[in-house]
Amino acid sequence: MINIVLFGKPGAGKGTQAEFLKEKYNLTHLSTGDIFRFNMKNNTPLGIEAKQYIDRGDLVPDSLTINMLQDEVDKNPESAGFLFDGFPRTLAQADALDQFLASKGQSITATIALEADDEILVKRLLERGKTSGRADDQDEEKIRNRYQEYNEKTAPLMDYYKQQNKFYAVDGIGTIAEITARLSNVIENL
Ligand SMILES: Nc1ncnc2c1ncn2[C@@H]1O[C@H](COP(=O)(O)OP(=O)(O)O)[C@@H](O)[C@H]1O
Repeated sequence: MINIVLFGKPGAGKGTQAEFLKEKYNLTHLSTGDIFRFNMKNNTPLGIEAKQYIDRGDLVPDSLTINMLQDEVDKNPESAGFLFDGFPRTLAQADALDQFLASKGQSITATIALEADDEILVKRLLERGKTSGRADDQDEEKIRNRYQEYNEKTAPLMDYYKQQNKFYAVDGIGTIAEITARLSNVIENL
């Protein structure tokens, strides 16, 4: 069983790469962003609660996010492994994930970061905002706020996983296929 965390700033291409990797390695893809958006679209209590944070470009509170993620893992007991995309995003989430997996006799195998420059990513998100319909992609101020959230709360996770010898990084600039190949190279050498 392998459990991979796909790590990277907003717009780094985690969702795009996850689509390829989940097929290639038979992993269950769990994207917290996608799950929140599904709940917002369907006006569930979770979606309504999360929307106020997401629309501002703030992180959703840990308790809500952690419970949601654990429910999704529990819904897939037969899974051969998970690809976590957009989770964990805070140290509290990383700790909760480690404890939760340990309670099932499992652990994170590796965290792989997609690296890219902020200015390239902001441009990508504004482009995506033209077609995605995502309110958080259409306003440069909200996008900048997401980067601030990333720098303050998510970037420290790199050290968290480095200390566990589980951190790998690949260059996130290139064609989709090139980047999939870089990620596959890491996974196959684990
Ligand atoms: N693990 C998480 N913890 C808190 N908030 C989250 C988490 N994952 C997603 N979100 C919320 O959903 C939004 C969109 O997530 P995602 O689609 O992964 O975004 P991005 O394109 O910014 O990487 C985030 O800006 C945040 O508000």
